[in-house]
Amino acid sequence: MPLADLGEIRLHYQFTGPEGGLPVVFSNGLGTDLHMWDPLMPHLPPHWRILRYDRRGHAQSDIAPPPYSMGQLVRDTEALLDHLGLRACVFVGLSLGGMVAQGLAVKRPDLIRALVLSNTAARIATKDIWEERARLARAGGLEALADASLARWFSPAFRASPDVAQWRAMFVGAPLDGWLGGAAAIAGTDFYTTTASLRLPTLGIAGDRDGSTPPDLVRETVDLVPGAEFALIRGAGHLPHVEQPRRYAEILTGFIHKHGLE
Ligand SMILES: O=C(O)CC1=CCC(=O)O1
Repeated sequence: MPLADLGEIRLHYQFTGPEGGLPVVFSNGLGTDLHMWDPLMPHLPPHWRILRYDRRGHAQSDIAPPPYSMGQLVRDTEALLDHLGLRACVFVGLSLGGMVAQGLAVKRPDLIRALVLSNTAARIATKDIWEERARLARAGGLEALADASLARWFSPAFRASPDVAQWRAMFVGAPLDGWLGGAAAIAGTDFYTTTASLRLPTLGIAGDRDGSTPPDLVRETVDLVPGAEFALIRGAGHLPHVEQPRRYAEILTGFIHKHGLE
């Protein structure tokens, strides 16, 4: 179990693919761990050097007490990439991971060569909404948020399938402190101004059944970056790489090839 000791925090990470391959970093959303990306992995080129990691408060990373700030989550990721000696990565961030991606790309352009903003935005929901969700979670645990969260995460068809059970288990099994910490970071973040200063190849991905970051919201953020591209996955919710991994991989590899990144 590789753990990076970054001084302030230890983060769990996992590499797949050969050293020297195109570095591609995947950063996941709230209430998930790095296994969130499992369904996508078989569809990605085997020669990419893929890094996945658990944010503070999740899975085998240190469970730091909440609240977290977005600055802290960006610093954690920055420290992890520095620790592992990664530079000029393609950074794929989904939801909260996409917010970290925006913050890191502004702060450390040397670390990120191209950005994939998946099911994310410069600002997600409102402070009041996150405070109400946090109140429910403190009172009833993550179980109290599970039904509503899964309704935002997945299309009705996927929710009716037996596959949804493992995602519910991941969500309710996440440490409450990690969820509260991440939610506080999202609630305090508005990246509209800083993201508009980005100048790098950028792709936005959205799902037309996404109840957390609907396509128009994703597009509004992605359009802040001149020349950015946008792809809509139909029939998928907030985690389109789970519902349609092949399509998601096609979009991602198409973007990487189009920009001559490998
Ligand atoms: O709406 C949700 O619960 C999903 C979500 C929003 C930000 C994030 O990372 O996940």
